[in-house]
Amino acid sequence: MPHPPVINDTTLRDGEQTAGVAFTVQEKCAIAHALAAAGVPEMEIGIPIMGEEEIACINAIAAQARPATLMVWGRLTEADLAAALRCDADIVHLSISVSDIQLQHKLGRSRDWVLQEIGRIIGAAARTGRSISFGAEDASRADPAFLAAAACQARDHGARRVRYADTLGVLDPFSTYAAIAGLRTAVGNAMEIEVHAHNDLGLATANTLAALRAGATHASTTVNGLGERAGNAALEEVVMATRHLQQGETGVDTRQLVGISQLVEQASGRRVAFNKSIVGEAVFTHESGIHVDGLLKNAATYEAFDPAEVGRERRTVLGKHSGSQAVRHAYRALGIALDDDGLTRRLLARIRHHAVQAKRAPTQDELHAFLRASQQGGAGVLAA
Ligand SMILES: CC(=O)SCCNC(=O)CCNC(=O)[C@H](O)C(C)(C)COP(=O)(O)OP(=O)(O)OC[C@H]1O[C@@H](n2cnc3c(N)ncnc32)[C@H](O)[C@@H]1OP(=O)(O)O
Ligand SMILES: O=C(O)CCC(=O)C(=O)O
Repeated sequence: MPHPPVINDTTLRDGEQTAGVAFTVQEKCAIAHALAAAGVPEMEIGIPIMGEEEIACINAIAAQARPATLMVWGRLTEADLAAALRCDADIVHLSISVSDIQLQHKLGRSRDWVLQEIGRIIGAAARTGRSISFGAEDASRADPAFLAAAACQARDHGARRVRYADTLGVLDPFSTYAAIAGLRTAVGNAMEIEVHAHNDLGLATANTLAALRAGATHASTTVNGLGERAGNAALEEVVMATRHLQQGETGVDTRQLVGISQLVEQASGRRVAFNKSIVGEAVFTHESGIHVDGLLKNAATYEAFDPAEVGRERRTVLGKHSGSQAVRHAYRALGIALDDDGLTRRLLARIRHHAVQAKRAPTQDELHAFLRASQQGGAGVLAA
């Protein structure tokens, strides 16, 4: 990767567009503050044309979120631009559909009209002296030649950035790479390209990484992958995958990702799945005998990265898939050394039976009870 990617976190804009989610001003300020404190360099914080309350909220967030660079979202209209200019935002982002299907059926407009509007409104926006970003909505379903023409028109009228939106999440990493490489060739090296990937097919993070490899400079993310429908590329995934797969650093303090995830989980009312990568409750918990045996010998045998990188610890639990090493390990933690293979096997059988009946790991008291029941005259047990 030629340069580290710049994260533009849009939890407070696209994240809040998750159906049923609505943050209070206080929640938005707290999220923005936490993101900025963790080193997230950019945030998209609202939609000024929504009205006075939204503008006041954006300005309240702005007071909390610096030194992050702050962006507001608008349609490519004079009214949206005027509303955006009332906000304490560093970047005004103005967006228009570029796919024929949206132009025809949503806007009832032609490609020529889009190019004209880009010239007129991006030009006016740039003359205000603000930094301007051009949003190409539904870029992934657009004719690449028209997308390139629109992006170049925006660049030529003063936009510093084009956001390539895979609005419906219909790309895979191969098509993303090709699309962004083509756009990079079309707009040249000076223009920033932001990838905005949706997760309808579960590929948002993969597509974001592909875009960064192909020449995108910025990546839209949301905490916990919130966002329209199946959501956006998750902040925590893009940050950690950039480090581990692309040898890049985003500048985000990875030990703060879990706290931020919990903050957004609470404010959004959207539970994080137990197996959600990076931040899910169970993603550093191991049960399978072969894995636990390997982990006890060297954690790198079964961990993609050290959980301490995100301020977490590995856990091993006993269950249906445990092996004898895990049983010995669990009893060692209770101060009991098992040196009899037969006893260890009998305990394993009890633990497996328990796991199927109770559908959970045994408690410490239960482990003691299993031991008493499995002992034959105390043989096989030593004080650890
Ligand atoms: C892919 C994305 O995530 S884009 C961002 C989407 N986010 C949101 O919609 C959340 C915030 N939205 C809102 O608060 C409202 O929809 C508003 C304030 C933007 C607009 O509200 P309303 O004026 O009541 O319009 P409404 O939402 O019913 O319809 C959208 C209008 O915007 C037009 N429009 C949609 N996108 C664009 C665009 N990029 N440029 C210009 N006009 C657009 C539509 O054609 C429609 O206009 P019409 O009523 O003349 O047909
Ligand atoms: O800014 C843009 O154009 C992208 C809007 C968006 O959220 C999307 O297309 O998914």
